Amino acid sequence: MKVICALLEQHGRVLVTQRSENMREPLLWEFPGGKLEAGESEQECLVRELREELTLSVEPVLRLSPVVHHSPDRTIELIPYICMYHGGAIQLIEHRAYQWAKQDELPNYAWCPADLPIVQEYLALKRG
Ligand SMILES: Nc1nc2c([nH]c(=O)n2[C@@H]2O[C@H](COP(=O)(O)OP(=O)(O)OP(=O)(O)O)[C@@H](O)[C@H]2O)c(=O)[nH]1
Repeated sequence: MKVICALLEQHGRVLVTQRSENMREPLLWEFPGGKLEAGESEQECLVRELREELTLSVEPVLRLSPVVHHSPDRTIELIPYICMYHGGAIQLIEHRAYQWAKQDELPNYAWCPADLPIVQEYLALKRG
């Protein structure tokens, strides 16, 4: 299963979202996004998911390294894109909370395990 997620940048910060109590991996933090559906591109998936989940308009600009993560019941391939903000105000349709995080704060979140390598790659890229 492929899951596409957005590292949405604005004013030097990155959007992070907290999963709800009733979701899988409750209360952990993630980058917003979701499952790739048949017939859509990775970029189309991201644009759709951010509109559906947060009512935001975004543009994917840079694909980072995919992460393959195994858990007992499934394997996901998590594919991150750095995205630019294009409009809209955040409404939490599915998530419990969101924050615009500074880069230095990113290591402090309780992340979904699959996201940890993405946080590391992003920080390395930005500090590079
Ligand atoms: N959107 C997103 N999903 C992630 C991230 N990291 C990670 O492990 N995931 C997992 O990838 C899946 C994303 O699919 P989704 O968000 O559309 O699915 P969902 O909550 O309905 O979950 P489910 O149908 O698998 O129970 C979730 O099960 C979630 O646990 C991430 O950074 N962003």
